[in-house]
Amino acid sequence: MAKKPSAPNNTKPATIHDQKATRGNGGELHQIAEGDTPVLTTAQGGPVADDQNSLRAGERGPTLIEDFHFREKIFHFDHERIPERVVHARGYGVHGFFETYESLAAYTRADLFQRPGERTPAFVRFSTVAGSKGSFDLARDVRGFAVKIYTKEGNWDLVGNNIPVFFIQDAIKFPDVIHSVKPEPDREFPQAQSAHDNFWDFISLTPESMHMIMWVMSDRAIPRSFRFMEGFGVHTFRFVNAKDESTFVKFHWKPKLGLQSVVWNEAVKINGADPDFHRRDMWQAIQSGNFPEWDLHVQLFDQDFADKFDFDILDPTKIIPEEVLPTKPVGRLVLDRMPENFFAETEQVAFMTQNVPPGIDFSDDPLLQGRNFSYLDTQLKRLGSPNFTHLPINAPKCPFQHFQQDGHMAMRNPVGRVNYQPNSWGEGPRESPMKGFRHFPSEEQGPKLRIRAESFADHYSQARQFFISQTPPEQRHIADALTFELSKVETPVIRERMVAHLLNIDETLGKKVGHALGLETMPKPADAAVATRQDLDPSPALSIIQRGPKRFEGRKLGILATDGADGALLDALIAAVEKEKAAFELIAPKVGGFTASDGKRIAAHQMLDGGPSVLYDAVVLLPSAEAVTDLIDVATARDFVADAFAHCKYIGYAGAAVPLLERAGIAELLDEGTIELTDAASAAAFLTEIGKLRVWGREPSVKLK
Ligand code: HEM
Repeated sequence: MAKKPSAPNNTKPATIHDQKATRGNGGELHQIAEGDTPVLTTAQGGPVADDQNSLRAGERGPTLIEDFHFREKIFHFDHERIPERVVHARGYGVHGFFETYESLAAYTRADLFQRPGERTPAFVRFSTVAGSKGSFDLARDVRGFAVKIYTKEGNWDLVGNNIPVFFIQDAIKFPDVIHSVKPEPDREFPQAQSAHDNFWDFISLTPESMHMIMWVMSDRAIPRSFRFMEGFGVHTFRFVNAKDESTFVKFHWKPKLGLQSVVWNEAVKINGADPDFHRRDMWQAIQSGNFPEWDLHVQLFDQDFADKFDFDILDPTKIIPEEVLPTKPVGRLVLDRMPENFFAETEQVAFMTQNVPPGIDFSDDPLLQGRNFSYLDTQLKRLGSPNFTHLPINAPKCPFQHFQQDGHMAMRNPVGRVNYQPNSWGEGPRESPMKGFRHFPSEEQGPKLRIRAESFADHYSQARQFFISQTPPEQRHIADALTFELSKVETPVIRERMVAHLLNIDETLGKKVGHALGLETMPKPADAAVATRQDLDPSPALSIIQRGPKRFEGRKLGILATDGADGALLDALIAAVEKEKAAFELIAPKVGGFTASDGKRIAAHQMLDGGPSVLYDAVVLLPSAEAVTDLIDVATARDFVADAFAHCKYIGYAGAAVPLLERAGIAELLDEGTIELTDAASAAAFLTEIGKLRVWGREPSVKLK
């Protein structure tokens, strides 16, 4: 029998620990607007009385279609999603500014490069390429480094990557390379991974990708932080000055905190422990006021240099080594503010290579030319209306006037009678041959052809140059990465084909990977359009390890502590970390914290299970002699130590931690990277020492693959 309806929802006061609320008829909680608390409304502004219950016929009856609040709320929720980016779907944006160091008027009339010390607002989005929006941060992948600078003459988007070359030479191959790396279409896996047949099948049939492959298999593809990576505009662009003279330019972002990557075994574990590792790192840096900075460097050259350079400056699979053409710092990028809303800013930001202010122009690089079509095209699909420039994150910050109008979601519309030009009303904006963008009048001629220039045909020489520029640990990592990736390829002939390419790059590398894959016979080197040059000098600038930081600044120390931990030593360590402008986290058996030897109760940042050592750049073991007897039986405590050691990290330890070192199997292996801490002086010395970040000499004995 139907229950008798009770009159409007009767509520009674309820207290849930610290929260005062009211309880409704069915036991549900209501928080009621009182005092200055704003009243909840519908999107139309109508005040809402009850947001916990839909309108129904009778207490237990069906929901009524008359319930406009319910319908509006569900309707809006149903339409919350927009398509994710077709590439670079997972990303993280940050606001900041660009500051010019010196006037570049001799090279470019771009307004932002005219006045030293002038700051221009900027927004940067870092990303991975292959994974979907919800994938993990430490995928082995290229990182996007897209910069939007809101100049006084319109937005300049430098849509770059953390790798200065690309897989392909012509944009017509972009859908193919991306299809090949994305999950295979019949099975929809693997997610955010290049380790599968389709990718290596395509690559092994695309020799122009070999230079990029060396970079993608290097530590560049597993950066420790967005803050510790370089960015590159990749293509050759042009600067054009007020006299309409052109200078070729390549753009490089160099992080002030130096370069740093993780090792593969660590990356795999970070993805499990904290899939948001990179975005959390950026969030924490900005929130704690440690604003990351990059210098913008340029390589400037003219046509004579381009004609004499060994490779085609229009080929995006080539670099100009810094040792051949030094870079010059021209400004800095500082990131200092998180978006207020991820969707509004990071998700809706629309970068386009075609967004260049007067004074910056394109070269004929066929990849860049294709990109200039693709970005505008994709934004319409992704953002749903040609009015995406009306979104605050995409709108210029300089005055702008045009006659574009209407369309879905038009927020800004022409005022007055005139919406065309020329007009005789004397209203509205007019063109300016002097101030307006003038395309550099390069002379182009030749028959219409579908052809790749012969000057693009050397696919191996710079791949070799990259490889021989790496330190031994970095070369090992490249060989291990190739072996790992190709071991996931199920079709043996694809593995062999790749080894045939590697033999052209470096015979030792090819053989090492071939043996590690268990090839019974080594293939012949691949047929090369142009033989690999053996005479290119190594470029030390290409090595991360040689360009690492000298200090621990900006890095994070993990301190494993228990009840009875040496309070004085802990205080000294924390003081040393802060002096170094580094960060730390305390990891303890219980997140509630521990009581140090001096009786101080200290909250932990992480419980042991949630704070594995892969999340830190170096670790300290600070158990008490009593607590360590329990700790040695805990698998996560042993992993904490064993992983830190295997990943070549510095380990500081109090004497009481020795049983833990023993149980983790490293007591016999202690080296210059395992340092006993006794007092404030040793804590300070430890912080200096760990500026070296890793003990690479340990790696061959650890034999971590
Ligand atoms: C040097 C080569 C390239 C670099 C450095 C590069 C870089 C990037 C970056 C950083 C993003 C993410 C932008 C963001 O954070 O919103 C992106 C997105 C994208 N790229 Fe590229 N890309 C390259 C080549 C290409 C090519 C050849 C095409 C197509 C012909 C292309 C099409 C796209 C598309 C469609 C998006 C999604 C844009 C969006 O939905 O907002 N890219 N690219």
